[in-house]
Amino acid sequence: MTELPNVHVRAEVLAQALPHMQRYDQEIVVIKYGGHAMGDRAAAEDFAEDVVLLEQSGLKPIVVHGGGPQIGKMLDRLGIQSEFRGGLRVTDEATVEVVEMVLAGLINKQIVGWISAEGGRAVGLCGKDGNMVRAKRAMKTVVDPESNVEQTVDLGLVGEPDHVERGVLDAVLKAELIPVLAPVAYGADGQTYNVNADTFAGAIAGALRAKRLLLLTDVPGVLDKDKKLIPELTVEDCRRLIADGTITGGMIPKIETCMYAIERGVEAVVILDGKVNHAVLLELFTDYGAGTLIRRG
Ligand SMILES: Nc1ncnc2c1ncn2[C@@H]1O[C@H](COP(=O)(O)OP(=O)(O)O)[C@@H](O)[C@H]1O
Ligand SMILES: CC(=O)N[C@@H](CCC(=O)OP(=O)(O)O)C(=O)O
Repeated sequence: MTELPNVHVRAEVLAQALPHMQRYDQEIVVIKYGGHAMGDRAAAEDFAEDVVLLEQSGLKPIVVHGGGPQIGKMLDRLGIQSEFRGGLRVTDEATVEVVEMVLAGLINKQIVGWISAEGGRAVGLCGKDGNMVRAKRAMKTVVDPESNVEQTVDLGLVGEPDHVERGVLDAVLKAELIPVLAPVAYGADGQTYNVNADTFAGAIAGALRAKRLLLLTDVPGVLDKDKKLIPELTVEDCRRLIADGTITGGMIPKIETCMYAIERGVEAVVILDGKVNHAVLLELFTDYGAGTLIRRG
């Protein structure tokens, strides 16, 4: 008897999910799972459970994962030096082999395994599979910290998606499988390219006109100069916050991705803390969505 109120609260929470489930029914939601958001085993199980629950509820989730810290560890073990410029890893031939091995191999199959363990059916792919993502060599403009002068830097084998072929994803979704994508792409020149996972997720979300793009990271969302969470931003606000230096480092490619995806028809992007238990479910199926929501304005 004493458990009854608790049971009713649970039923209330489930009932609250109904309008959210209806809103997202049959819609594509792209979820970018960053390397920093991948916590311990329990957190990974929570994430996989959320993804399976979404698919079971009629949504079409597509997972794009990162793995920057995990690539860094493997490069260290192999004694290969690595540096970032403008939030992107300078990538040579030796580095791209490790990137492909860690992302398309280790991490991709780990996530597929977690989803399988929760009773879902996932297919792990990278941008090369089914000619899904073609990339060209990225050129990045960065400010030289010593001279404070803007310069275009050659990042080596870092790719920028220039074409997304949705055929393979449509086939996987039609078969009611969950695509899990590693951000490795092919070039028209036959080269393998290392693509930032946020950028890759934005290209997929844009090409498929996803209803939502969720970027799971290790901070609560976009923070202002006093480190307080900004709940909502327009594309115009984003430009201003980059220009005035509120948004820096790894948050820059994230915000650029948000603006790119919205320009291509994604309704809204949410940046949220992937380390919060069931962050994805809270965001999509409850009234307690956390993080920063970014819309056109
Ligand atoms: N205004 C800001 N709000 C929140 N985080 C910011 C901001 N500016 C810079 N950052 C940095 O961006 C980081 C997130 O980017 P990144 O480390 O690349 O994440 P991920 O590995 O999840 O892709 C945060 O941990 C924080 O250090
Ligand atoms: C070009 C570039 O920087 N690629 C990234 C790809 C992985 C990634 O983006 O992982 P996170 O989402 O965990 O940061 C890298 O080599 O680290």
